Amino acid sequence: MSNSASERRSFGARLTQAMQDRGPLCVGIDPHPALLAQWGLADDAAALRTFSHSVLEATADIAAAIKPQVALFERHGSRGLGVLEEILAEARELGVLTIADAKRGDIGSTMQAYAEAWLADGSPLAADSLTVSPYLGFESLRPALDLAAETGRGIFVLALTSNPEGASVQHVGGQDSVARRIIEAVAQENSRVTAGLGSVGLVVGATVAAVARDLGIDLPGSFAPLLAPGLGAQGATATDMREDFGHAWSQVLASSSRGILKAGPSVEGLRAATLETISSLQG
Ligand SMILES: O=c1ccn([C@@H]2O[C@H](COP(=O)(O)O)[C@@H](O)[C@H]2O)c(=O)[nH]1
Repeated sequence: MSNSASERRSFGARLTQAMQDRGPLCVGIDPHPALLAQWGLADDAAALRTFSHSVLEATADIAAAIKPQVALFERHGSRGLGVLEEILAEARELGVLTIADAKRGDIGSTMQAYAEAWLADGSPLAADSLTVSPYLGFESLRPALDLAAETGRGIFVLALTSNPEGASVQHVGGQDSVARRIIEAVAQENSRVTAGLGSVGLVVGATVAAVARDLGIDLPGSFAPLLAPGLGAQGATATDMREDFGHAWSQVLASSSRGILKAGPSVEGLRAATLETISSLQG
């Protein structure tokens, strides 16, 4: 059901509720060519529609959020983006939160345009939240942070990404690392939050959460929802994640794409894989 910015609760409040009601799982919609083939589908925009509708049908009432990987829609050009618009609208109707994984970041004037594309009411690509890259400087994200706050939407800022190459930038500085500065900047954005989760989150890969401790980073101090991709196909398990995130566990929204999507094309198979993953995270 759609509602206007003035009626909408903050993204942090809506995510807190969804995680309480449904458990801490975000299901990624990543229509990789290999998965499309495994599902018996062509590598075209019509197949993206079938793929994404099946994922929504299987998960929209049980996952806390869904996360379309924008690149895998973009590779089909305007038709792929058209399917993404449909999927975001359908998710909104079905009442599941959306995270557009676009990792946008640019100088402020261009960031304003990205913000309007993904975070403005009435935009065809409007999602509940957007992933952004702070590596042009945290303040370059200001247009997105401001528009998200105005429209009751959320932002997930890349801090410690799940890929091994991320360390060459994010870990630089040791105890005063680049990642630590990003996490402190996000904590500042959430400084008015006293309970539940803030609307400005962090991306902390499920495969690298233990590194935060080594870098002396205080994740619980940020009040940030922690979007943690890497569960499943990248090797992280629910048990690893609980241990590695430690006191920050209640803030973690684990994300799995291929680990669940490989259970398709049947909606029943996808649903069973999703329920099993949620239960492993709650166990
Ligand atoms: O640090 C990051 C940030 C984003 N991702 C994205 O999450 C999914 C992971 O897919 P799996 O199939 O579950 O491995 C994918 O869209 C990535 O681009 C990430 O993996 N790590």
